[in-house]
Amino acid sequence: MRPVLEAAGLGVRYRRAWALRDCSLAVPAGRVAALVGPNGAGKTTLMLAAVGLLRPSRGGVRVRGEVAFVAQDKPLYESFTVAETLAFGRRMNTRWDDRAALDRLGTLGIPLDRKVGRLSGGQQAQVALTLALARRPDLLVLDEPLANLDPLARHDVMRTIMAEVARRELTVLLSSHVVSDLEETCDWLIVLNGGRLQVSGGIEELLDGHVALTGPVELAGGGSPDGKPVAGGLGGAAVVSASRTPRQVALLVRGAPVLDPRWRARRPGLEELVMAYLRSPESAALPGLAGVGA
Ligand SMILES: Nc1ncnc2c1ncn2[C@@H]1O[C@H](COP(=O)(O)OP(=O)(O)OP(=O)(O)O)[C@@H](O)[C@H]1O
Repeated sequence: MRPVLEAAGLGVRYRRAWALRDCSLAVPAGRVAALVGPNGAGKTTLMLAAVGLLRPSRGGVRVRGEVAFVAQDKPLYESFTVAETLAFGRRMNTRWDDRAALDRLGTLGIPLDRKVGRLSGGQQAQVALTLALARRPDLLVLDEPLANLDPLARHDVMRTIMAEVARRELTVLLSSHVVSDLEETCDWLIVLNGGRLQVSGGIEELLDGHVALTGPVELAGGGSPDGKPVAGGLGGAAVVSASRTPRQVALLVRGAPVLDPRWRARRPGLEELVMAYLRSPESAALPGLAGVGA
């Protein structure tokens, strides 16, 4: 499927420091992509470059179609009522879908005559999201849409996104620190770490392509110079991360290892996969982009 978002060799530098380096990725149409990484990883920088608010220092990024962006601080006019906020959006946008916006706010029980500043954090997040969706974008970019929301509000925001994705073809890129919030909704994963792209791919394919192993410590061998064990019987599969106790070793490996029967193998969870890559900044899994990463 044609990518809606595509970056090639993208690099962004603020004064002397690189916030993003050599980032090449493609998100296919209709995907809901989770952008994860620790503080300062470059997530906001990638989003700002994608929506055209930051000029790349190197390479490029392109979006096919219309893009709507909700920034981290949900910029809404607090002294406007919800109705006035909608009217403003209607005047500013030619593709505006007023009916869908009113339906959504009605379903959520958000009063149109209430000043935005008097709404709860969750309701304000929903208004910001509703305004972005009313513009009928092809790509919706959300910078930490779930930050500061309670679990119920987080669930409601994700449900709103899913309902829109089910209604029409929409590609979503959303950043979050809480991987467990993304598991049900997202089907594409992008991991950034220290300004570098570590992972970009379909979540199911990524989980199918990795194995979590535990086994007796003697299977791990002596250890390589970078601290990872040189694991026995793995048939060339790459060790993404490793941890050991005096008796046991636990590995996350990429590829299909030929196993020594003493290993216990299982499919990893999403959070486990993300954590393994974040712990090993030198590892990369970028399927479909030949020549990039490991
Ligand atoms: N306007 C700026 N001027 C200088 N440096 C900046 C600027 N904005 C961001 N940076 C730096 O660029 C790097 C990436 O920042 P960015 O905000 O993209 O990370 P992030 O992954 O979104 O982080 P967080 O999860 O904390 O929001 C950080 O080291 C940050 O300090």
